[in-house]
Amino acid sequence: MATVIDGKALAKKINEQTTQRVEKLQADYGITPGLVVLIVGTDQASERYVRNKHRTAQRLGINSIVRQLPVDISEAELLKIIQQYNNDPTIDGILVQDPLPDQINEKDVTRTILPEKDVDGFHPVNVGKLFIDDSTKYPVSCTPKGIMTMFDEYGISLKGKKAVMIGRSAIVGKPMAALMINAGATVSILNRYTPDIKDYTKDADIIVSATGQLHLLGPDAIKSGAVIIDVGQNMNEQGHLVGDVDYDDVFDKVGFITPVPGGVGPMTIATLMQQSVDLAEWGMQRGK
Ligand SMILES: NC(=O)C1=CN([C@@H]2O[C@H](COP(=O)(O)OP(=O)(O)OC[C@H]3O[C@@H](n4cnc5c(N)ncnc54)[C@H](OP(=O)(O)O)[C@@H]3O)[C@@H](O)[C@H]2O)C=CC1
Ligand SMILES: Nc1nc(=O)c2c([nH]1)NC[C@@H]1CN(c3ccc(C(=O)N[C@@H](CCC(=O)O)C(=O)O)cc3)C=[N+]21
Ligand SMILES: [Mg+2]
Repeated sequence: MATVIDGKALAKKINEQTTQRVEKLQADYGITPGLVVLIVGTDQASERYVRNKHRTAQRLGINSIVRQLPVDISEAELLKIIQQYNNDPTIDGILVQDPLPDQINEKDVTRTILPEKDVDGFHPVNVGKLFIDDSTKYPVSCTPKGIMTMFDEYGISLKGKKAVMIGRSAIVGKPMAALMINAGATVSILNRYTPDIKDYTKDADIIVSATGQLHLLGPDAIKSGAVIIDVGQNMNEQGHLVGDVDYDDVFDKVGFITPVPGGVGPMTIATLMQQSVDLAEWGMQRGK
């Protein structure tokens, strides 16, 4: 029997812990964690995600600021706004929502956000720490970090496991692969040029898929009892939100699986909230 990894329920539990940490910061030190989300343009999916983040932050007692910027804003102008929040002591976390319009180089944005306020964990300093498995505290991309929390909660160990990461983006694929490497898995990282992904997936104990490709994986592509983590957010032929994996078709064959919606998505948001509070606590410990 397959076990459904209930991201929504786990996110609720994490959010309750985060609420208590926010209350304690307020009671003990009079500090409210501050998160600013910058959204450039009016992409519908982005607006929906940002609205979800904002609502959750407010519910948890985090001071959430959303700034929607014009789609034709110059890179220089955007970097100036980021600098203002870098210098604002009431702001602990800065997130610039992906995707960005063509005139803006994402890597310039990533480098401009102070590593100490990099709630997405995208800054080269933080990515470097992740790759060396540094022992100090630093932010990590929220989606992969949330997936590690799921593994932990469901008693899924990575040590000695064959893991396959489908996708190599800076937000999901690469940091997820690094976390699994650090946890002792043997990891293959696939991309669009991988001739036949089935060569890898059919022997995998753990598959994390983050491609945005509908019907990428069916029962023929997976091993019996495998753990399937579906990061994809796709619209199917009926206009419903689904993942990369054909959930119903693989269900009887898998050991564990995350649903879409209700799996990785809610955990991304819960982890973002958790990490906003982490940044506020770490800042205080540094004597900000
Ligand atoms: N649930 C959540 O919290 C989140 C969900 N998402 C969702 O996850 C998906 C991926 O997001 P993101 O990483 O930002 O996307 P990107 O488009 O940046 O990356 C997609 C990756 O998938 C690879 N890929 C595409 N097609 C195939 C294929 N047929 N076989 C193997 N690899 C393939 C691409 O390869 P190549 O590099 O060669 O082009 C690329 O590395 C999207 O659906 C997005 O909406 C994203 C972030 C958070
Ligand atoms: N700088 C940056 N950081 C991000 O973390 C970031 C980003 N840019 N750009 C876009 C992606 C995507 N992402 C999601 C977050 C939550 C859900 C989520 O909550 N999904 C719900 C469904 C939500 C719905 O109703 O559509 C679910 O799967 O259950 C999905 C996707 C964060 N991203
Ligand atoms: Mg993130």
